[in-house]
Amino acid sequence: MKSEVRSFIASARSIVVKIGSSALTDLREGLDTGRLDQLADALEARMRAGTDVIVVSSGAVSAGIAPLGLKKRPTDLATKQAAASVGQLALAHAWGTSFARFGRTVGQVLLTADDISNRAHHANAQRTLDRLRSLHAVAVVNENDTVATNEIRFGDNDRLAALVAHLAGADALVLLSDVDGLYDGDPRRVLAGRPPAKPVPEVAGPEDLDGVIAGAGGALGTGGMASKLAAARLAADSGVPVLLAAAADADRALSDASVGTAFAARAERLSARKFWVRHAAETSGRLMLDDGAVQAVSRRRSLLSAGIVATSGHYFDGDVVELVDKRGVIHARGVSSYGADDVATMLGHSTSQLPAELRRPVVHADDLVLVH
Ligand SMILES: Nc1ncnc2c1ncn2[C@@H]1O[C@H](COP(=O)(O)OP(=O)(O)O)[C@@H](O)[C@H]1O
Ligand SMILES: N[C@@H](CCC(=O)OP(=O)(O)O)C(=O)O
Repeated sequence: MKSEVRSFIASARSIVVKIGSSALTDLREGLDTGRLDQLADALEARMRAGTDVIVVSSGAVSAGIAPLGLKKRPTDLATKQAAASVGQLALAHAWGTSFARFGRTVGQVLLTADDISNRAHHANAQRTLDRLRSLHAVAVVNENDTVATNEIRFGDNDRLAALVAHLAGADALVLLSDVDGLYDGDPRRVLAGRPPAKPVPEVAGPEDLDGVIAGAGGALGTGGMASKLAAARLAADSGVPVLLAAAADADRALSDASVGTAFAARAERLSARKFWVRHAAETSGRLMLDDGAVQAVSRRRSLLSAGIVATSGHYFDGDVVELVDKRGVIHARGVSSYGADDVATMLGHSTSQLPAELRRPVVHADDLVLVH
């Protein structure tokens, strides 16, 4: 019998599907358009069944390797960016050509980490994805590799896909790779004296990951299984179930979700705003709380100025700050209702001692998420 999580993913109204470089490209041949067509077939079938689909497609860097006459995936930033600029063009063109077989239009959406962490950019990206969907076009998302430097990268497209799933309010995330699911060790590396790696069909919680060794990826992938696991947990811990499967099994993964590893959602879904506060926003300041305020915040109460003993950093109203105890341990993140200059004048004051314009909670309970 199919598990609840697989049934949920199979019938989800909106999904994000991430496809890894290793599934789309070959070191010598470049882009594998046959595989890409097979994926577009499965994606189109799911869309025709009534599901909204956003594609996160890796492969720009690896699709640029062969045309530039390089022998292996570059490691230095400049060559990676040059390869991505060549490869992204080929990648977008290939997706466009493939979906054109069904009369389906493709929109390319290239994002930087700042587009997710900055509230205004975040809203712009959200609006574009939304409108593409309402126009029945399929968004093909990738990191904007030519401008992303090491310091400001998402890190890998598995994480980008988990963030996009939340940004777009998707019900489920599907990660398609060259491996047919999670194993308790890298199935490609058979170690002497150790039994072959065993598949892990379902992950209900962290206990199912005990003893699992998530290793590096292949010659074309970036983050390997470790980044897939981190992204799956990021999504599942904030309410979005995940299916990790082989791109070669895309038709089954996208029709009945009967293949690969399914990760159950472990919590109520965080609102898009709380998800942003918790995972996406950059913090620009810190508020140090007394013990009573730490307790109140832990019980998800609004933070009042009376419980704040110090403020640091330069932040404005609407920016995200960390809430720390006197030892500097972070307990929560939240949106500050005031800028740093105002908060500095409010420290330790009870609401009744403050002028009327400073009497709102410094962080409202609705804008506060606990950090475990
Ligand atoms: N525990 C594991 N289970 C499954 N695959 C693993 C594991 N540890 C490492 N891997 C490797 O991770 C690879 C997938 O990662 P990667 O090459 O980055 O893919 P992609 O390009 O799809 O992002 C697989 O080919 C596999 O060899
Ligand atoms: N943005 C990069 C992909 C980075 C990445 O995470 O790749 P992968 O591990 O194959 O999903 C590219 O298009 O080459």
